[in-house]
Amino acid sequence: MPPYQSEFPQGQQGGFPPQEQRNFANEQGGDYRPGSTGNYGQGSGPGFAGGFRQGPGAGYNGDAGQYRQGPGFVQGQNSTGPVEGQWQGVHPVPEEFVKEQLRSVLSDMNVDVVKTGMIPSVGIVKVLCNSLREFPVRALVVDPVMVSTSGDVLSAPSTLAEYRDELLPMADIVTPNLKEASALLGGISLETVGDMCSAAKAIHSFGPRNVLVKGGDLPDSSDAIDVLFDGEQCHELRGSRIITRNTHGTGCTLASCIAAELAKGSSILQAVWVAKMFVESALNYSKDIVIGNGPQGPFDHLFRLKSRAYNAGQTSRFNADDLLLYAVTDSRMNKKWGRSITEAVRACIEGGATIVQLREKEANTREFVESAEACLQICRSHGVPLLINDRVDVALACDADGVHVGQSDMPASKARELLGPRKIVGVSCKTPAQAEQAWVDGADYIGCGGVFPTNTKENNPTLGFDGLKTVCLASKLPVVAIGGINAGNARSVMEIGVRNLKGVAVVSALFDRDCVGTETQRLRSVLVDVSVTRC
Ligand SMILES: Cc1ncc(COP(=O)(O)OP(=O)(O)O)c(N)n1
Ligand SMILES: Cc1ncsc1CCOP(=O)(O)O
Ligand SMILES: [Mg+2]
Repeated sequence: MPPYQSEFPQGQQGGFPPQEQRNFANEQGGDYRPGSTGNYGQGSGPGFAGGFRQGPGAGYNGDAGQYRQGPGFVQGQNSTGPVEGQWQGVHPVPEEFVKEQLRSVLSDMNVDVVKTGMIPSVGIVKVLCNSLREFPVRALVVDPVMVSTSGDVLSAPSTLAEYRDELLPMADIVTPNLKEASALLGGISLETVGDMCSAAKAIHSFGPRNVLVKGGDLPDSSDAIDVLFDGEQCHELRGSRIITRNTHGTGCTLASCIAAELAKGSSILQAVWVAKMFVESALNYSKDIVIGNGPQGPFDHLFRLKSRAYNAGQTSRFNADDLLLYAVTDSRMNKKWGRSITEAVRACIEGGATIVQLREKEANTREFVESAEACLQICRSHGVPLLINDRVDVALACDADGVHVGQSDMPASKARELLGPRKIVGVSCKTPAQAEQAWVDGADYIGCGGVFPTNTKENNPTLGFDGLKTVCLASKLPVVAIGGINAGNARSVMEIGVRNLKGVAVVSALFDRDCVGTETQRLRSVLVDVSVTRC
């Protein structure tokens, strides 16, 4: 017999009568009380992102009521739950079994990100922390589901303490709502954005790398304001407040979406921003849906499949696949071959470049802005992002799609601050430490090289395949390789065997040539061929 079969007799996994609910609450000790988790909904147990997702608690798609399962427990609930402050049933999963579930997944698959929701007992928090120590993942998102809308503390004090002392220090981001933030800080009152900032800083001192305090319950606020503290800066993220009863599960969705974006390679700030926009759009799409008799209904997570309007209006910011064929211009080379910057950019795009960087080391500021504006028109008309090398001021002046900065340029964190969350920031990195810093600074991708010797950039050390691979393995962000790459060696670069190496950035193999279009096509066909074999 499988080890835990006897624990789950048929038909017992949901729909507990009220008496048994109370027993469960008592079993947990302390003042654990089943109830709703309020404005931002709830999720149970850990979920996984990055090639694997488990149970409705783990994804964008959960939470229309009925039964939900995460490794922590099985619960039954519907839209009336929050009125009564009761779930219809909760069935805790034994700690040993949670441990086995975690081992089963973490030992087998390359899990990039784990997201936790409600964790019902100290024991399960311990099991989770031990499992994550044994099988470290790239990022941990902790949604500290512990306080209901009505203010009920759903976690026993001992669970709360375990959360704070064991789980939070392991988290890359923790996402409390106002009441959870208050509970974590001993019940202080949080009423303003300033209070949220102070709370985020105080929770940060427990050890998580980032704290997102969600302001859905902020009194007298016409916007939906969340505050992200990254250890240095408090980012105030403003969105539209959607007036609707269908807010059940927004917190769970937000945290799951953050996890999914992190697994795709986004930085924390980007992931939070995308998740916030996702939740806002989903709420807006679903605001008039009527499902269930209770006061708080579910919302529709699949709105993008159903409504073109939500896709059409979307300015998609950064797609790591755009790094495939990254054309980096060089004014000297273009001058040598008698072509203008706009001719060069048009030719490389027509040849198949997927992103363009203007690297104009000799242009004065006026010339740079003017040529950037002209190139931007060409890029926009082809749907190809245009980045500016080094010069954040030029990027701002012409509203380019972003910048690429190196280790001696403006720090990526400053570039991000100046450009805001919607622009692309790339950073040159030669070491794992630089790659980690780029992620912390809110970059979208890193450029790594020179892979081969190059004459295009003076005094640039060559990393070789080993150096490139080391940086890729350490990087949480997607990587583009650069330095001496051409159609003859691009395949060998792309086949070093790392998932987050997304493409090659090339200067002379495209622009120090007679026909930019032909050279770009040649490189493109190699890369497309490699992508097919890598799939
Ligand atoms: C995609 C990409 N990767 C690396 C670099 C190099 O940037 P940096 O180190 O700042 O050197 P310069 O290009 O400014 O000389 C890049 N430009 N693009
Ligand atoms: C800008 C830069 N950064 C690292 S290597 C390099 C030059 C790449 O040029 P090329 O593709 O001609 O080798
Ligand atoms: Mg630079």
